[in-house]
Amino acid sequence: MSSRPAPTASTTTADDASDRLGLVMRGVSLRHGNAAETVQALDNVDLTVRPGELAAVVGPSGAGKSSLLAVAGGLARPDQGTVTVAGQDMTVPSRRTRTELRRQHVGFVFQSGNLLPALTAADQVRLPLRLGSRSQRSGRDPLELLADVGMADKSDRRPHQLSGGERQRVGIARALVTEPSVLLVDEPTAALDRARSHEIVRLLAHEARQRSVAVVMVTHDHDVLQYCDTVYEMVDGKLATSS
Ligand SMILES: Nc1ncnc2c1ncn2[C@@H]1O[C@H](COP(=O)(O)OP(=O)(O)OP(=O)(O)O)[C@@H](O)[C@H]1O
Repeated sequence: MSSRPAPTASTTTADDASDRLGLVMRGVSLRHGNAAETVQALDNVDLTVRPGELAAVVGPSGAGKSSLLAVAGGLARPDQGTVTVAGQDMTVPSRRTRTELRRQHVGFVFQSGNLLPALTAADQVRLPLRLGSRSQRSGRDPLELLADVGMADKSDRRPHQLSGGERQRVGIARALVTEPSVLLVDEPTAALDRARSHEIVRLLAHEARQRSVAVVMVTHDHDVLQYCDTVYEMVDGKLATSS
């Protein structure tokens, strides 16, 4: 773990300029369901993840971890609280505005890479630039990024020609190509063996620091927490720093 003083879920109060470039959540609550049955998925969550920091979120099934990522990325609007990414308000009512903010500032990495079967690794990484607005088309060079994640010699392969760890590397490169401020990572090692899991989380920590990206990683894999700057535990929608 780094020696940098880590923020805590409960004690971080003042936001400095550097915080605002990452992810800041304050007093965030989210309920799912209807009048008959509601679930408090997030309960007054405070979280600051600074540029260059890899924060892990662990916790039992149903604790609210996916809900946290959904709200952080503007996929869901909280009932209460504020969420900013790179200083931008991710809770605005307009879904279209949130989508645009997400495309500009947020990258997602999923369990098994979530690659499109027909595309080569290089085309997977190019895709977000092609889909994005004009301002995003000048993101990182996809082939350079693939080289950074150790996939230079496999850029013309399709997902079925790659191992699980290699698919995950392509997924990470794809998420970084638009130069996001925040990377939201959901169980990146779920489909990997121990050695590959360590490689992938080390890569995430490296990319976070190298590119000054604030990374939030949900994981059940306690074995990889050693690479994280901060570890939070989520229980019943509440977030606390892990001891
Ligand atoms: N769309 C929904 N409608 C109703 N309840 C929901 C909905 N989505 C999630 N929930 C509930 O909200 C709570 C938090 O769910 P969430 O998916 O965020 O948990 P999690 O920690 O990611 O779980 P897991 O580790 O199993 O993926 C759970 O009780 C879940 O059943």
